[in-house]
Amino acid sequence: MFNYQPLYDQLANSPAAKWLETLPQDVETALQPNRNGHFLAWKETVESLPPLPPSLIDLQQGVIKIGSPDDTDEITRQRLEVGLKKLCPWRKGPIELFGVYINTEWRSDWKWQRLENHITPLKGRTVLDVGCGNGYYILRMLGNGAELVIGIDPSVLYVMQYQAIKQYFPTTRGYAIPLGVQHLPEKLHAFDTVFSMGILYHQRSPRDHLKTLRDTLKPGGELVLETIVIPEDYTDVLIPEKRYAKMRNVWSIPNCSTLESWLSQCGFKNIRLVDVTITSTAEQRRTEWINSHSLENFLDPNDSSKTIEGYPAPRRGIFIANS
Ligand SMILES: Nc1ncnc2c1ncn2[C@@H]1O[C@H](C[S@+](CC[C@H]([NH3+])C(=O)[O-])CC(=O)[O-])[C@@H](O)[C@H]1O
Repeated sequence: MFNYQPLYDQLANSPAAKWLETLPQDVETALQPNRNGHFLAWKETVESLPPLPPSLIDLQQGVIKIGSPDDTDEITRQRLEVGLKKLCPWRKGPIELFGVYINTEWRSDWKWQRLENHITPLKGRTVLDVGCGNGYYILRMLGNGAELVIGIDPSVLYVMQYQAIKQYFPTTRGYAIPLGVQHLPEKLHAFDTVFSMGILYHQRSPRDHLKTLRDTLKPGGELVLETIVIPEDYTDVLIPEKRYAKMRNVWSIPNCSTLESWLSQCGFKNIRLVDVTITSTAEQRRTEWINSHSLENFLDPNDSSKTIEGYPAPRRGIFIANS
């Protein structure tokens, strides 16, 4: 199911060749079935999805569409839907496969809309997406013309979801790899654009994360950083006592000025804050494609401007900067 050989071949002749010293072994370790009790069930699910040739592939609109409803019959479509539902939760989308609309927890297209006019167009660029999830943005990046997109995410389920989509869309230009940011070799200096979206607040040392991103970019390359921020007048950096919006492992949430200083201290130049948007319960919500609570349950039921712990409710900033 996972065939990373074409990627390894491409990397061998690229500035990222050094990554090959560790990458294949790290991937093999991450994909050992006994590392996750669900691994074999997920793998079997992906492999038993009905084989269908898509008559259309649209990676440029908000809803990613692969295959049309006319490419299959009703029974096969139901089989596809049942199989895809076994891979819940589907968090990032929306994605439509042969008429099966995966109504994901997030309207990820809204975030893309907020950033796409601010980034350097991806045509011909080599891109890294740190924390790629199920690869919704990998596909949007390919739709934007990227030459090669490598997504990394330690969640094997999310990487499997990408494989489920990719088996209807064989491409040698987009990969999701089951590894975390900590698996990147030092000072790779190999990517034209690096995205880090929804990751920074999970990092124990946010500045080390920013330095890693800088050192992964080619000199002059572009960082697209999206993360939760707090209002300027709240404090410089919120260190949640226990949880933030019920999330564990949220170490720190800066305000925008603090984050801008961190970027500058870490060697980024030309730093621009291009958007700040409060996350609404229309953008992140429970659907039949996730099996858990969503934003509505993480906010104070009497005051949606606060999290259930009493902190400012999530708002997200997007910074663009150059290495
Ligand atoms: N060490 C790590 N290294 C890389 N990824 C990690 C790590 N730990 C967790 N993740 C992954 O980071 C992702 C965070 S979600 C953002 C997804 C997308 N970027 C988005 O912008 O919607 C948060 C959000 O919903 O904003 C998850 O897929 C984790 O598995």
